[in-house]
Amino acid sequence: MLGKVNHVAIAVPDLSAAVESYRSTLGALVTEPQALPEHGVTVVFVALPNTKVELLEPLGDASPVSAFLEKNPAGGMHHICYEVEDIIAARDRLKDAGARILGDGNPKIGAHGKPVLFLHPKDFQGTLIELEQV
Ligand SMILES: C[C@H](C(=O)O)C(=O)SCCNC(=O)CCNC(=O)[C@H](O)C(C)(C)COP(=O)(O)OP(=O)(O)OC[C@H]1O[C@@H](n2cnc3c(N)ncnc32)[C@H](O)[C@@H]1OP(=O)(O)O
Ligand SMILES: [Co+2]
Repeated sequence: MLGKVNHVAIAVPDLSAAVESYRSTLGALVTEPQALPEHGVTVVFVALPNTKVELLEPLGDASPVSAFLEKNPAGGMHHICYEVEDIIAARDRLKDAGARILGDGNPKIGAHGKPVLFLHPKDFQGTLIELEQV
């Protein structure tokens, strides 16, 4: 069911500082900030030869990242995104297996303009999983 790692996400308290660190200190190519109000985050992507790293900071009052940053004030690894070919088939299989699909259970459009879903970290080794249909 799982395809490639699409991205690994790091929640950060200050996106500009994180971008500067990745650009200047790590010498990476970083995209321009993209506000995603429907997800409650502003994101950039660090382009790597084999995958991407998503840096995200909270946007708005009800951001899903706010509680995480309260517990991890310096930032930290937030989720891993795996590619799937058919997100509805993947969701239904996971639901049947008893995994919790976050939100209303329906895919939203993610940062790449494609459908995404999130799975509860307590169901998967303490790691928040995002699925993206490619
Ligand atoms: C769009 C873009 C894209 O790529 O396209 C994105 O990625 S958007 C990325 C942002 N969007 C999302 O994250 C959406 C999905 N996330 C969520 O629905 C929520 O953040 C959530 C349900 C994972 C956690 O919600 P919450 O923080 O209110 O809940 P709690 O604080 O009660 O957390 C419940 C338990 O899960 C743990 N927990 C919370 N967040 C994480 C995480 N990221 N990784 C691992 N564990 C986590 C908490 O420590 C706690 O454990 P304990 O009880 O042991 O202390
Ligand atoms: Co993501």
